[in-house]
Amino acid sequence: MSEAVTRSSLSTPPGLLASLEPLLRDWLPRQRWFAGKGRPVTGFSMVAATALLPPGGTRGLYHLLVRAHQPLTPARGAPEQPADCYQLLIGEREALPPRLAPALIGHVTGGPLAGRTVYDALYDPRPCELLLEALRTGARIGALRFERDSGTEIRSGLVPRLITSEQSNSSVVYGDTFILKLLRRVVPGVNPDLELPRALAREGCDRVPAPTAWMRAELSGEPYVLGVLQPFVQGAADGWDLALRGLAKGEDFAAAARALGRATAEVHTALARALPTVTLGHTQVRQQVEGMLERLDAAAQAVPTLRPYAPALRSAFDALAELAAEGSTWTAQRVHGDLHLGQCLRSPSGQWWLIDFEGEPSKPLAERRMPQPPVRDVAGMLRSFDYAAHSAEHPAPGWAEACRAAYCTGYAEAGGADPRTDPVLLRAYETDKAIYEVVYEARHRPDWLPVPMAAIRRLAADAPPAPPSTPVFPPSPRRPRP
Ligand SMILES: Nc1ncnc2c1ncn2[C@@H]1O[C@H](COP(=O)(O)OP(=O)(O)O)[C@@H](O)[C@H]1O
Ligand SMILES: O=P(O)(O)O[C@H]1O[C@H](CO)[C@@H](O[C@H]2O[C@H](CO)[C@@H](O)[C@H](O)[C@H]2O)[C@H](O)[C@H]1O
Repeated sequence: MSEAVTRSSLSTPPGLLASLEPLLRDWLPRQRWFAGKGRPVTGFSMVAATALLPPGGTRGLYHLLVRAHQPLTPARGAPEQPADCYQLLIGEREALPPRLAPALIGHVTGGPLAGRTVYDALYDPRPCELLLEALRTGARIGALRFERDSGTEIRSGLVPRLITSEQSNSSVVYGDTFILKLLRRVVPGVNPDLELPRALAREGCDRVPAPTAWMRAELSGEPYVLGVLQPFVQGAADGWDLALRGLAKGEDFAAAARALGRATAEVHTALARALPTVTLGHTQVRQQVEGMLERLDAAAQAVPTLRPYAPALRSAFDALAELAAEGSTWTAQRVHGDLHLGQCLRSPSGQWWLIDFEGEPSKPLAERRMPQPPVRDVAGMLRSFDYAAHSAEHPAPGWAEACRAAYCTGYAEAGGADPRTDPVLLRAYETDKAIYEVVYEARHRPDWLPVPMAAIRRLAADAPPAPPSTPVFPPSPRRPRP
């Protein structure tokens, strides 16, 4: 690999990565945010190393960007992609106090840190304070650039605490005033988690917390977004918890779903104003459908229980292609990309906020930034009501259907196109989402697999009639049909 390794002026000790490697090999795959689950890590290479505290003191602190090398699975297939790059904040001490026990990475046996204990420093208040201070002052440390929106004040001395919920990244809350999301798997390019909230803030959209500061790096001429600081919505509960609480008490959630539909439409309208939109004609829809079919085939390869349903699911995609072939067009725009109840926060005043514009973390950045029909987000939310109903302790007949209908009503009330008026489009995107969820659950939470599989059975059973004798897209030789 010809990647240049960047070292800071506070240089990190030579051999640092080699001394950490045996510990990282065990620790990294156990992290919730590790994206390469199911494949062994065969080695690491350093992309950038920055000492944030002077080495040689009683405590060390290193900001590392490391590539985790893993063999490619056939499902991921060619073309070869670079190994995933992870952002790590590694603390180093003689021993860990009990309160830092959950942060333990391990005890180093050789190399420059021999005899030291290393840990995930995001659990430790001091390193987190240091990050906030760097953002507050717009610091430049080695390859790291801390930048801020000059319009918002960042007070110093806010007390940090790491959020310990299941996340794709890691977030630290500062005194209930700000929340810093440190991206864990980082990729070069414009990151929608910063790009979209900033664009929405410029539009004056108050459904999304506006980024206050951000952390970047320029490596081998390529920009990386490493973290985003934004206002913390105090006292908020996320839509997932609210829905489950409502279900447990037998409470109606339709009014909340309707308000959420309105919030989604407002965000879509602002995004369509802020960033370019495009018309999807036959060729573009064909590309979208090809992507859906490829994802279905990859999913069926990876998750065998999906295979019997593949032909019926495919017909939902073929039906969309047929509509496009007959001349239907759709407008595409930038969207959230991974909208679900957990990405919606309701503040005590009752206002809904949307967060986490990163898109589906497993998709390439370029794909996540492509304009999409806004129904992609709508489909994600509709799936989420179904997830909540399936996760309830007691059956709640009709609950998901009522929420789904109310959400669509709210969406249309606030100026969005009622998704129910375009059932073929909605079915294709809902099917695509359910397939994504099957893969996601198989990889991250196998116990949850029955939830999207129930939707797969429903979608397959409701599938449109058998495809026409001449398929809209002839089967591609690359795509094995299970
Ligand atoms: N602005 C915010 N205010 C309050 N809580 C937030 C805010 N942003 C995120 N959170 C909390 O942090 C959690 C993780 O944030 P999210 O952006 O979804 O991270 P990830 O991409 O790692 O899933 C959310 O589920 C929510 O509980
Ligand atoms: O929030 P993330 O960006 O990490 O999104 C990923 O994880 C989600 C789960 O935490 C996953 O969402 C799926 O499970 C939710 C319930 O936990 C449910 O509400 C969603 O509808 C369902 O898709 C999401 O797909 C994944 O990208």
